[in-house]
Amino acid sequence: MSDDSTDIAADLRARAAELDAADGLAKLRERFTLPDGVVYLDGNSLGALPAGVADTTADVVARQWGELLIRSWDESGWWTAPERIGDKLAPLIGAAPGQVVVGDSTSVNLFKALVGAARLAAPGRTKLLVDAATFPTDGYIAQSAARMTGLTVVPVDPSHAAEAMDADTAVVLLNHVDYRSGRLHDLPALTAAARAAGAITVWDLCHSAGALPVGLDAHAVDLAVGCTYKYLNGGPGAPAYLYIAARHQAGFDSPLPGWNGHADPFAMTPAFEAAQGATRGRVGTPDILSMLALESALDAWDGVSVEDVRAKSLALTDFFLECVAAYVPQGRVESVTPAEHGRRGSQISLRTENAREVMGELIARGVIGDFRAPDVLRFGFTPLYVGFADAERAARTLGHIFG
Ligand SMILES: Cc1ncc(COP(=O)(O)O)c(C=O)c1O
Ligand SMILES: Nc1ccccc1C(=O)C[C@H](N)C(=O)O
Repeated sequence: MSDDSTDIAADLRARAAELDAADGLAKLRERFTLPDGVVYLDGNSLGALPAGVADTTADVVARQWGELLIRSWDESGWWTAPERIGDKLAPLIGAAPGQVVVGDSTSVNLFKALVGAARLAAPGRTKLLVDAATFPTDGYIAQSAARMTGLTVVPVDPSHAAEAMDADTAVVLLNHVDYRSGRLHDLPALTAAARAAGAITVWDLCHSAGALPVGLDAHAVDLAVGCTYKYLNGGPGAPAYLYIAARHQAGFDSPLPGWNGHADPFAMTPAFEAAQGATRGRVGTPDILSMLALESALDAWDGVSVEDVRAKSLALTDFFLECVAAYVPQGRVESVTPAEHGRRGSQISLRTENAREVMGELIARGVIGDFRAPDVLRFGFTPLYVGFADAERAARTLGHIFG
């Protein structure tokens, strides 16, 4: 290294140390179990392990299942877990109690939400608008839901979605944050535009819940889904959730009316009668082991405000971009994540040549992010357990790879 670059590195490391020392959320890292020596920037794919989950899971298996057996459905609160945990995560997405039910995968909840939305929409409307850059599962499920309900999928760039909404639009499916670019879409404005056009909105919150304020109730979103294994740290394959705004619950007609969504499941009647509230979004028997692991994982949020998390997330991503500019030779990477705070989620995506190999090299050097085809290095910043020194080390390591 030249003297100049040594000075730059010393300066950035000192700045990182100052920022970490002043960070009111830094202590939260103790709520997680992370391996030493690793910079983990992939919490937007699989969140880290919260400290209490291993013990809770052991208790659920050994005592609740092993000893209490079938009694646990009542005595250990298994039966009501989907609603209880829905209410526990609801504040993180700006939802009042009674509107969020946990269970199934995001894909399955998308299916329920989209067909449910089509059935709520005013008759005669023909279009299902879908984010053209969406994570693939949303597009696949939307195609199938459209075929089943007689709608036609119209792909739209979310920045122009409002202009595409008209009197033929039945349903609008958008991502709050784009998984590849990290672009944050304007949920308040797009929801308002859909409402003005008389359409029903379905938001995919996978990349925003737990990273930034969502405000589902405040912005009068109709339906939303999301996963819990990214910023909510629920664990691999943790159950997803479905939000059904209170005003739509009576009219929500699930395309998967399983016995768990019945008004009186144990009456075992031949005819389906939907339960009241978000419970009608349930399908079959909940995955209790994963679900109770998620419940324990959400304790990591005790006393934490999403607004503070957002402020730190923006500071982290700003600092990472500054470090990348300082360490990586000009022209080798290009950020595809908007610089503007109002349009940025909690990740930085850098386009580069040979991105797959570059990410492999970063991981080999202890900096874990991920690669998204065709040419994106993705770095997720999870403010509960990532600090400024992590951002500096990640950028410096990237610089060494190109250096
Ligand atoms: C935006 C988005 N939607 C949906 C999913 C996945 O859905 P599922 O939980 O069904 O795998 C992901 C990531 O896996 C995602 O990023
Ligand atoms: N569920 C997974 C299982 C295995 C590997 C990745 C995922 C992801 O969640 C990917 C994520 N949705 C993404 O934005 O790329």
